[in-house]
Amino acid sequence: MQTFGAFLVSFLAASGMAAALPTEGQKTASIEVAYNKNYVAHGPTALFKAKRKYGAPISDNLRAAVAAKHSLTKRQTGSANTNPSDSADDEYITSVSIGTPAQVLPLDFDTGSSDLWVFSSETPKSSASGHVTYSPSKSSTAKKLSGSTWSIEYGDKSSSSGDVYTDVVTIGGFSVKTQAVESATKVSTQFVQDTVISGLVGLGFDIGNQVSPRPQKTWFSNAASSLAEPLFTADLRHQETGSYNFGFIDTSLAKGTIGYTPADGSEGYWGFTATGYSVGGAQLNRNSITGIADTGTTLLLLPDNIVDAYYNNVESAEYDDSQEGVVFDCSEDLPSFSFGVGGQTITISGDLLNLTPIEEGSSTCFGGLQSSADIGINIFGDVALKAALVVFDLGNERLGWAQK
Ligand SMILES: Cc1noc(C)c1CN(C)Cc1cc2n(n1)CCN(c1cc(N)ncn1)C2
Repeated sequence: MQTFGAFLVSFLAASGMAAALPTEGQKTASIEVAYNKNYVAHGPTALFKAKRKYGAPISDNLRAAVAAKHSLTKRQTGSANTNPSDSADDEYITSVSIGTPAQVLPLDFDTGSSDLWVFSSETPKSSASGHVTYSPSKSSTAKKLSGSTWSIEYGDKSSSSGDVYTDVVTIGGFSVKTQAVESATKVSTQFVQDTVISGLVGLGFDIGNQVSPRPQKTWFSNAASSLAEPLFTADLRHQETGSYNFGFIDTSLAKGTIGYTPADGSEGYWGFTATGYSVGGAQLNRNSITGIADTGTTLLLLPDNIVDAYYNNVESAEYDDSQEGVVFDCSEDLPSFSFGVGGQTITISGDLLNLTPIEEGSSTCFGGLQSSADIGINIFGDVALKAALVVFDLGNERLGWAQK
């Protein structure tokens, strides 16, 4: 007859878990246990299991709460088209429904920030002119989150601020019933002038949310536990319709294999490390680049040494102070730029690296690759993301990249 300790050790050994075997006469043993970090807790389910285990009565309400969760779980997905805002692919516009009846707004999905904010009936009329706005007073499901405010400033010094409502927000057919919708009472000039978007959907990590006194969860964070898989993909395209898919990966959108690498969400961004780079199809070097995957930034922003290594291959390239970036003759055939990630190589073709003429009709063009020196962080923005299908995998805290 085995002692419990011996049984435990043999059970753990059989189940592949480490166990410290007690030596002869020793009366103790210790084991390492790991928690399943992909498990998404559900309170009513835990209560249901405990009551069932000990034979306690289970109310109809509790049964209904558990059924609602588990009957709908693991089947839900969402899919939304996204379109470039202008001929320079400056940003991407996705339609989002807010409130009851639905108010549809064109929003900019931004994996580099974590606030869902909109132009609204509370935005000064002079600022809101030309923008589609959200009116909480016209939504039967809107509730003021009293005492909450928000304020945000982006890398380009644009900013907005205001107060907060909760309402139903539907993206690509998937609804989050009680989403924090941050209503703008103030917006900076960059947003006032950019009438093609009415706000942002932050798809960064919750830690980056700017609501005070209690930070709010992003739409994706609220959706994750009900999605078939806690992930979304970005398929941004040059001058054509792309998509954001939630809860599933449509591998047909990519040519290559998806390579995964750990994502660091500690700063609120989707941080990762590329393992090397090359210009013009040469073999990748082994100079790693740590940066963020940022759908809200137009450009690919990398260290000066890499920017120089690239533009040394572009005859007419020069730094233009007035443009605050590298420009070149639009007639130049630009080399490609490649980076390694998750065991894959992502190659950005030369034409994706020529953003557009610096102004209408000019024969001087602005580079899609620019310096990150004055930012302090490397940013794989839309210019890089357009070359790939990118998987933002919250459940496994990883990023997937596949050549498109
Ligand atoms: C952008 C942009 N580029 O050409 C145009 C036009 C625009 C729109 N622009 C004038 C208005 C604007 C400014 C910002 N956005 N939109 C999007 C959020 N911003 C970010 C996000 C982020 N992750 N990182 C840095 N800033 C700043």
